[in-house]
Amino acid sequence: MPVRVAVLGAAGRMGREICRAALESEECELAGGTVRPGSDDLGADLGELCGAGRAGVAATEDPPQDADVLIDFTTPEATVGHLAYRKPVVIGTTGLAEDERAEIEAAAGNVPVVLAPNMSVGVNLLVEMVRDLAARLGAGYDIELVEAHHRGKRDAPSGTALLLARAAAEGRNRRLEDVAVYGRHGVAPRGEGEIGIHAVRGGAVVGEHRLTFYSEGEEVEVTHRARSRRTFATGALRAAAFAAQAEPGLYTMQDVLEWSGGGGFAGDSRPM
Ligand SMILES: NC(=O)C1=CN([C@@H]2O[C@H](COP(=O)(O)OP(=O)(O)OC[C@H]3O[C@@H](n4cnc5c(N)ncnc54)[C@H](OP(=O)(O)O)[C@@H]3O)[C@@H](O)[C@H]2O)C=CC1
Ligand SMILES: O=C(O)C1=N[C@H](C(=O)O)C[C@H](O)C1
Repeated sequence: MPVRVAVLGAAGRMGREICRAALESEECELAGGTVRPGSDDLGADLGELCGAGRAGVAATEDPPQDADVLIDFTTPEATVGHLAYRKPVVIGTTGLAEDERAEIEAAAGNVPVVLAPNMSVGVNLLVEMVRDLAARLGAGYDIELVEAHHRGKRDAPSGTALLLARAAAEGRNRRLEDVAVYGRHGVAPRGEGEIGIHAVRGGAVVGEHRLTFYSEGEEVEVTHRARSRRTFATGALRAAAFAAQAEPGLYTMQDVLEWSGGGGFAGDSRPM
């Protein structure tokens, strides 16, 4: 039986991509999708909204009762409000404040919650690599991370930048909060052990992250470029299939990817 998903924020950039992916999926079925209360898109056909042709499923204010899993790519405020639905949920929303994350963690006591700032296979493999590289290269290498996104992105730095930078800090047994420096301006010499994090915004960039380890003699660089939002949408559907069978708890994409096939992933083009 396909997992019945409802997409919260169905009219957004990611919402539309996830609706399209769900309509093409064999493992998931598009049960519904929500738009902001009062939105002009209320009642619109979700298939037409995402450019896939008529689907016979309307955009609503609340998800349908019979949805198995909610997929939420909205805003931090909306995401926290959606916890009241008390349904298994996949959360891709970034820019969460500490108290908002705490509310999500509390909700995960009652339902399965997959929370991941980046649902692509590649980034989630890079997290492990970055932690390992930071540990093995050691403190003699300066770490700088540059991310770039489209002009419409609301939060900076990106959730993925923070995820990768945290992994680098963990590799050195440091807390990101103690070593992160966000941009530099004026007199700003590099402090020992700093992790520099820089955000670029422009045009239609889907998402790029470049983390470099600099020593005096060499540079080691890892880069991820998302070429299409489909890579995140496919990951979100895979996470929904995971959440549909999981016990209550807070999960990451690492949990999802292990469950759905482990390390040798067939890639994000694998049909769902
Ligand atoms: N984890 C991952 O892999 C990825 C995460 N993201 C994150 O996902 C989030 C969304 O990104 P993106 O799609 O580009 O942003 P958009 O602004 O395009 O989409 C967000 C949508 O949420 C809608 N919305 C806001 N409040 C509500 C509500 N209460 N109920 C229903 N819908 C609501 C907005 O409606 P309106 O426009 O009317 O306000 C908008 O359509 C961001 O936090 C982004 O960083 C993005 C890509 C990948
Ligand atoms: O807003 C986006 O577009 C993206 N947001 C996520 C983030 O903040 O890391 C993931 C991806 O980079 C695209």
